Parts: sequence; structure tokens; C-alpha cells
Amino acid sequence: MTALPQDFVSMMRSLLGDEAEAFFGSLDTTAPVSVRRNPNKLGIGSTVMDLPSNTLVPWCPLGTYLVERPSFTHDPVFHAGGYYVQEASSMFLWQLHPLLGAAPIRALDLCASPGGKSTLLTNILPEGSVLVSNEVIHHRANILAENMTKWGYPAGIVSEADPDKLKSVGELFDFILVDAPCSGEGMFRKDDAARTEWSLQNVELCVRRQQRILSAAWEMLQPGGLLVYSTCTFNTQENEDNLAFLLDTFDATPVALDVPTEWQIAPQLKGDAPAYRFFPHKVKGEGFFFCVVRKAGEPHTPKPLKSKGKKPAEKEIPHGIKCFVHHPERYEWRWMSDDYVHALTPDVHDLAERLRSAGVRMHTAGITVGMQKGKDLVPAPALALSLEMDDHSFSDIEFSRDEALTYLARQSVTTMPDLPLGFVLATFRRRPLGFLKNLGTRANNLYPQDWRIRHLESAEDCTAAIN
Ligand SMILES: C[S@@+](CC[C@H](N)C(=O)[O-])C[C@H]1O[C@@H](n2cnc3c(N)ncnc32)[C@H](O)[C@@H]1O
Repeated sequence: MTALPQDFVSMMRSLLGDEAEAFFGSLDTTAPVSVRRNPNKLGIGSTVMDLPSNTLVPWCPLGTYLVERPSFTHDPVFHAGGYYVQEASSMFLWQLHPLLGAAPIRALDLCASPGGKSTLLTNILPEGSVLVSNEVIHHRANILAENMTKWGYPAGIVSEADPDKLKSVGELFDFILVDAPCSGEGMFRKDDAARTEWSLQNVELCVRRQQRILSAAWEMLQPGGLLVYSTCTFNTQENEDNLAFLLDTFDATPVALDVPTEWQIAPQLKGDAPAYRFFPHKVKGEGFFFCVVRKAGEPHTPKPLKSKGKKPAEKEIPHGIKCFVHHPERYEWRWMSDDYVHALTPDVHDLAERLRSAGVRMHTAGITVGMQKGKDLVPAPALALSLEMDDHSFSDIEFSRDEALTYLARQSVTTMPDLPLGFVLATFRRRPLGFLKNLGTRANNLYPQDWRIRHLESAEDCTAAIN
């Protein structure tokens, strides 16, 4: 590993005093491996969850440490959205649970890709809540959309916008997470490049960017709403100083969390406002900073969207497609620009309309259900992964692990003489992976090209590990 930058070493010595050497030592150790279960798709005890695990992550009941790092790519349950590979400190977000209440809310994850925290949020948001997961960088927004789709949350939107553009939607959200792009000192253990790219000038640049993002977030937060600010860096400029920026600039009050001392999470290094710090010499996880503030005031109902003249006539929704989801009556049914029919709860629909009016690009919204191709109603790949798919609409085929991997690599799969012709759901351990079209003499693999496993040949190395 490249040596730690000298300015970083001096800075951390003055921040940590006696603990500094233990901290530097921890940056030369191997990072722990942890995964977080999708409770809607995975009970305890399957595939990767069968691997030797030493402990649960203390602050998140869905998180488990693994003793070694298997090839997750070659576990079909990973592709089915059964779990997310996430370093443990980030799972601290779970601790927001008691603050979010029971009534449905509108939540925004402003810097969301690849989706670790957004996937976790779907498991702590009150039932009926909408989550907008936003990412400004195009290729990262694609990855986010893929991960969110696989997680299966039916009331999500994935958008791609700079926070300064997104903010024109106004005070819409009851909860906003800003997991900010940062100087990444927390990555010094895993990533050599993080060490070489670090500089004090870059820290300053990050601070300016973070304050711009926080200011935009503030304009989108409802009065009375909660904002979480987090980074994976250690310096105080990007952390406590930005918390102070929030408290000094806006009408914000800090919010404390109940954190048992045995978790070894350190308090803020500067000022009185409570913040939570994860140091790798104290916790089994990466470097992480976390704080919560509340905006003053009472929430208001956002003004209805102004209608922009007469809408073009909507194309008719094919009748049979509504049977593909549970409770079709709960949704507004719309054709969207991806040529798929989407099912949107009224709240998702309202938010999607507001984003559209603000000129924000959306990658997904609600449940992507299917499209009409000639006489066929073609189910969307995303439908197979949605928690709201009504699987009675399809015959299914249960794959062995090798067959599932072949399917996920988008290679040709076995013919299915015993199954009816048409669209068939492919499953592994009863978890849907995607669709095939059974043509009798052959079957078309409908797994999305962009999601396919690209290096199937190395799968054998890890068969023993994940069976
Ligand atoms: C720390 S990462 C987010 C990780 C994510 N929350 C998760 O848990 O998987 C920060 C994200 O901010 C995005 N980003 C970079 N520049 C940005 C900007 N100017 N405004 C908003 N987001 C930005 C990055 O592309 C990156 O995806």
C-alpha cells in the first residue's frame, strides 16, 4: 500500500492524540466483509447467509459479517435482490427507525448510487412511503436503477439530476439523506488510489461541494422534516464543520440518537452538536460520519401541480397487464417514456409528475410492469423482481444453481417442453430472477443485456463457497 499522505497523518494525530497510532494501524488491516439481508426476499439461512458468519452487525439486525469474501457475482440470490453487500458502518442508518414515525412519508436520497443506503431506507420507511433515489452521474444512475429494481421496492423513483436542478421541486420531502461525495479518507484501507488522490486542496473542494449540496437539500426539505448528513471521511472540515454550517446557516436543530456505549461509536470531535463517528480501530466497519438535524416549522401540504394546458390523450392500457401485479386498483396506470406500462401509487405518480415538470430525468418510477409487442403482453424484467408481482400470472421454472447462472449470463437455456408456450418466470430457490419466452423448440432468454454476468467461467471457483 502507498504510504498515508503526510498532511493526513499530521491532521489525524492532532485529532486523535493517543489513539492515532492504533487508528493508523487499523488502516493496514483487511476490511471486514458484511452483507445486509432483504427481509422481503430472504429469510435467514440461504446461500450466502449459510456461510460461516461470526456476528451480526450490532446496529442493524439485517446485517451480518462474513468470515471471508465469496464471489457474490456467482450467487443467483444476490441477483434476485436477496441481500446487499454493504460495509457495516453504513448500516447505522437503521438507527433512524424510531425517528421516522408510522405515517407514510416522502423521502429523498440525494446522492444515492450505488444504492446501499437507499435499499436500507426502503426497509425502515413507514409503510406507504415514497423514496426518490437520485444520482447526478449518468452511469452511476444506471447502476443505482439496477440495484433498486432488484431490491423490489414498489414505491421508488430513480432520478438523475444535479441537486441544484432538483431543488426547483421545492419543499417536498419529509426526510432527506445527503450521503455526500467526499475526500474518501475512509477508503484508505481498501483503495490505494484514495491515498494517492487525497490532498488538503481536495478536502476544501469537497467542503464547498458538500455545502452546495446541503443548501439545495434544505430547499427541498419540508418544515419539521429530518435531514441526515453522512460522509466516509475523517477530517472535521467535511464533517463537524459542515454540521455547524447547517446549524449556523439554516433554522436547524441537531437531533441525538440513542447509541449504546458498547458499540464503540465515537462522539463528534468538535462542537456540542451530536454526531456519530466510526473509526476502524474501534468498530468492525469503515470510517463513517453521521449526523441528523431537524428543520424548524410545521409541515405543509405541497401546492398542487399547475396543469400545463391540455394533456395529450393517453394511450389505452392493455387490459390483461393489470393482472401482473397484486392489488391493481391501488395504482395509477401509465405508459412512460421507456415504452413500458408502469403502475404508480398516487403518491409516486404525484412525485413523478413534479419531477417531470422540473425537467428531471427518471430512470424508473413505481413498478415497471410490461409492454405490448404485437399481440403479446411482454412482462418487464423489473416486474420479476418487484415485491408486488402477482406470480399467479406466469408459469415458472425452478433452476439449479448452474442453470440460474447460465440464465443470468444471458446464455441460451434449456427448452421447457412441459411448460406452456409463452412467458415463463425463472426462479432460483423460489426467488424470481427474470423471464424467458418458451417457444417450444427453444426458449428466448429475456434477462437484460446490461445486467448479465460477464465472467461465468470463474464461477466454479466459488461453487463450494456458496452452495
Ligand atoms: C458516498 S457516494 C453515495 C453512496 C450511496 N449513498 C450508497 O450508500 O450506496 C456519493 C455519491 O454522490 C455523487 N456525487 C458526485 N458529485 C455530486 C454532486 N456534485 N452532487 C450530488 N451528488 C454527487 C457520486 O457520484 C456518488 O454516487
